[in-house]
Amino acid sequence: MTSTPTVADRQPGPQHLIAASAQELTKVYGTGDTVVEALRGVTISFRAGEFTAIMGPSGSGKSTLMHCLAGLDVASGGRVQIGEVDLTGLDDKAMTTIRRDRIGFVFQAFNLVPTLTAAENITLPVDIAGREVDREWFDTVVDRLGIRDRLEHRPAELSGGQQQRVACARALVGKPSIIFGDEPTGNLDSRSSGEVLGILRAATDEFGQTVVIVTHDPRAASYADRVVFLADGQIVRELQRPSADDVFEVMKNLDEIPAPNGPGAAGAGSAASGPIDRSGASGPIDSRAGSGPDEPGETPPEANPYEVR
Ligand SMILES: Nc1ncnc2c1ncn2[C@@H]1O[C@H](COP(=O)(O)OP(=O)(O)OP(=O)(O)O)[C@@H](O)[C@H]1O
Repeated sequence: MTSTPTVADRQPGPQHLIAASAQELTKVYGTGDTVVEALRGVTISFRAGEFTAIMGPSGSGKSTLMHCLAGLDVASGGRVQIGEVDLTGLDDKAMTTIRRDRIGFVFQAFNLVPTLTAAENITLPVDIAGREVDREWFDTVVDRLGIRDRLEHRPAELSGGQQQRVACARALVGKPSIIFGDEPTGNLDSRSSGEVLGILRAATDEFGQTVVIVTHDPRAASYADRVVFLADGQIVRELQRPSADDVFEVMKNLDEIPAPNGPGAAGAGSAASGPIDRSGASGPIDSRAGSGPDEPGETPPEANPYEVR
């Protein structure tokens, strides 16, 4: 890990501003006998400059929530806002513009463009938007992620971990106000996981971006300011600045926590405190710790979330 960058014109965002929110979000798949209620009234806010990890058992609705928040899927009910913009009712073009200008994606499903070099992939969203690449920030990101010597390579010439780091750089370089990551460290070894999580942490602490990731890994979650637990399509628990052990304990017992509208419900916001490693530099990160990643959820409806169709 290289030393912490200092860029004078980027300061952490005001914590009281809300970067994204969902109100009473519902998502129903299928009809009749095959109906699945993937989200059952999820209300959540993400403060500007905050790093949130979403955890929960397989099938609890994590990917569905993330796709709805990121404008990749349309909710059945409720509202999603990115900044001050209500996504409800936006047409495809407006939705894609919001995604391109405001959101960074680190999703397994959004592979790199095979015919472009790593550098070209990284700047693609900014290029599509017709904006200038901030070269200083570009250099900071690629150095921090350790991919400078791979910039002229095409994806097929990169390892899986290097490809994932390029995808992470692509999400960061346009300086979107919010970055969504679905298992952003899922394919990475310990060292690469630490690099990706360290730069996501820096994106919030030093550059005021907002980060929301889905992860199965308690150690990855321990980089977050808060961890939100989903079970059966509802938020059942929240931890503030937890240690990996705090997260692991909740995960272990998650099936026993009643949903909020059930009897004896555990309210969201119950906090456990613990040390948090915010450096991204100390100690190896085992990206497969805890329950390992399961099958990815539904592939989002389009291959390039940045491109206006
Ligand atoms: N396109 C779809 N059609 C029908 N059901 C779906 C669809 N996508 C997701 N589901 C269902 O919605 C529920 C939530 O799925 P989701 O992928 O959001 O869970 P998850 O918590 O991300 O799971 P995992 O950790 O396994 O990726 C599951 O029961 C899943 O089977």
